[in-house]
Amino acid sequence: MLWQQCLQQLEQEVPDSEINTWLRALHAVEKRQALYLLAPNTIVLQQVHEHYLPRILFHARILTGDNEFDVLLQIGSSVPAPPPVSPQPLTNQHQHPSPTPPAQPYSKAWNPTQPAPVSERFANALNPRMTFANFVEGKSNQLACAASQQVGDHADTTYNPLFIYGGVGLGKTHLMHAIGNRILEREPGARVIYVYAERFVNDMISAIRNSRMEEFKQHYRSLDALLIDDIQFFAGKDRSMEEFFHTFNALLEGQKRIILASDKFPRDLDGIEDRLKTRFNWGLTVQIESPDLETRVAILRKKAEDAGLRLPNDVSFFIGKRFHSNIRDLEGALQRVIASMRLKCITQVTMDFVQNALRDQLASQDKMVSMANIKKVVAQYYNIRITDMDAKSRNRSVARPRQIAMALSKELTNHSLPEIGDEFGGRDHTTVLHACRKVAELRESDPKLEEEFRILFRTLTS
Ligand SMILES: Nc1ncnc2c1ncn2[C@@H]1O[C@H](COP(=O)(O)OP(=O)(O)OP(=O)(O)O)[C@@H](O)[C@H]1O
Repeated sequence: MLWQQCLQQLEQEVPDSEINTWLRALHAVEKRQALYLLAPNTIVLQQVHEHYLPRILFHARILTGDNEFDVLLQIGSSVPAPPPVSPQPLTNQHQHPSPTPPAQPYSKAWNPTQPAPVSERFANALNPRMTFANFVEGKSNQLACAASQQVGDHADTTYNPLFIYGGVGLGKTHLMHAIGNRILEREPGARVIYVYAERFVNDMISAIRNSRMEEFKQHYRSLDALLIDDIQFFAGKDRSMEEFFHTFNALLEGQKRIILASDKFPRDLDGIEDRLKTRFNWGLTVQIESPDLETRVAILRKKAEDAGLRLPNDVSFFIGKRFHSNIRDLEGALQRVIASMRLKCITQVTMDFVQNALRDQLASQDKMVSMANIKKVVAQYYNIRITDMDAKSRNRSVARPRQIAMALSKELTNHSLPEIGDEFGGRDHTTVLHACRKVAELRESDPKLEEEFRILFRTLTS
C-alpha cells in the first residue's frame, strides 16, 4: 500500500521515535489521485503538517509517478462518504508552510453543521496547471484538442455536449480542465464547474440526506458550463442518472455548455440509460487514442523543458519508446528521473543514468513487451503459426502479419533493426526497415489495417 511504502522511505530520513509518535498515529486511506491521512487529534495533525508533510508529498508523488498526486491531512478516523466540503488540499501549504496551520480548513472539512459556500460544496477545483498551452498535440489527440479549443474559445453551443472518450491516462481530464480554464479566461464571471461523476452522485446522496436537494438542483441547473468526468460512473445509479438527465436538459435548453468525459464511446457505456446515451451524441463525440512515438517524445520534451531539464535525443526516444501505454506512465518515468537527478545532485542526464533510475519500471515492462510475445500475439490474431513469423514464405497471408509484428517490435521495444531482423528468422535490417515503412504507409491508407494495428498495440500494452 502507498502509505506503507511512504513510511519505508521516511524511515530512512526520520528518527524511529518520531515515526512511531507522529506518523504511525495516522490512518491512511487512498482514494482517487489522493492519499488521505487521518490524524486522531489536532496535536498530531499540527506536527505532521509542520514537519513531515512536504516529505510525505514528495515520496507519494515519486512512488505514484504522478506529480498531481495530493496528500490530504485531516482529523478523523475515516474518510466521510461523501465529505460535506472538499478536504483542503495541502499542496500549496507544502510549498509555503505556515508556522501554525489554520484550524479552519480541517474542522470545516469535517463539520457538516458549518456548510461551505455552495460552489465549494459541489465541485472539484479546476486545475490551473492543465491548460491548452501545456497540452501537446499529436495525431492521437488532434481532433479532441481542436474540438476542446473550439468549445473553450467560443460562447456558441455548436458542439453541445462535447463528449471526450479514450483509455486511461491519455489526457481527457487535462482537456476538460483546459476548456474550463479557457472559458474562465474569456468570461471571468462564468459559473464553471468541473466534477467527477462520482462526486456528483455522492453530493446528490448527501443533498437528499440533508434535505438540500432543491439547492443541489438549483446549483447545477444554473451553471454556465458543466464539466463531468468519468461519466461511466453513473452506470446503474438510476436516481443519479434521472437527476443528471434533468440537469442535462435544463443546461442544454439554456444554451449552456456541457463537456463530458468517459473511458468508452457513449453507445458502449453499459448500465447507462439509452435516453442519456442518445443525448451524449447530440453534440460532438471525440476520441483520444494512444499517442504514437513522436507524440510521446514531444510530450516528454515539453514536460522536461517545463521542469528546466534538457533531454538528449537518445534519452527522450528511449523513455518514449519504453513507456508507451499512457501519458501518466510517461510522466511518472520523467518524474522519477528528475527526482533521482535531484537526489544525486546531477545536472546532465545520460542514458546510463536513466536506465539506472528506471531500472525497476523497465524490468517490469520487459516482461510485458518482448519480441517473443509480439510474435505470439500477432500470430494468434491473424490465425497463423508462430513459426510463420520466422519462415521465408512471402505469401501475403503471413508476410503482412510478419511485417506488422516487426513494426510493433520497432515501436514497442528498444531493439535495433538488425536485432529485430535476427529475431524474425535472421532477416536483414533493410527488410525490417522496409516492413516498418510499409506498415506506416498502410496505416495511413487502409483503415482496416490501422484498426488491426491499434488493437494489437493495445493488447500488447495494456
Ligand atoms: N497531450 C498531452 N500533453 C501534455 N500532457 C498530457 C497530455 N495528455 C495527457 N497529459 C498528462 O498526462 C496525465 C494524465 O492525463 P489525464 O489525467 O488527463 O488522463 P485521463 O485520460 O483523464 O485519464 P483517466 O481516465 O485515468 O482519468 C496528466 O498529468 C496530463 O496532464
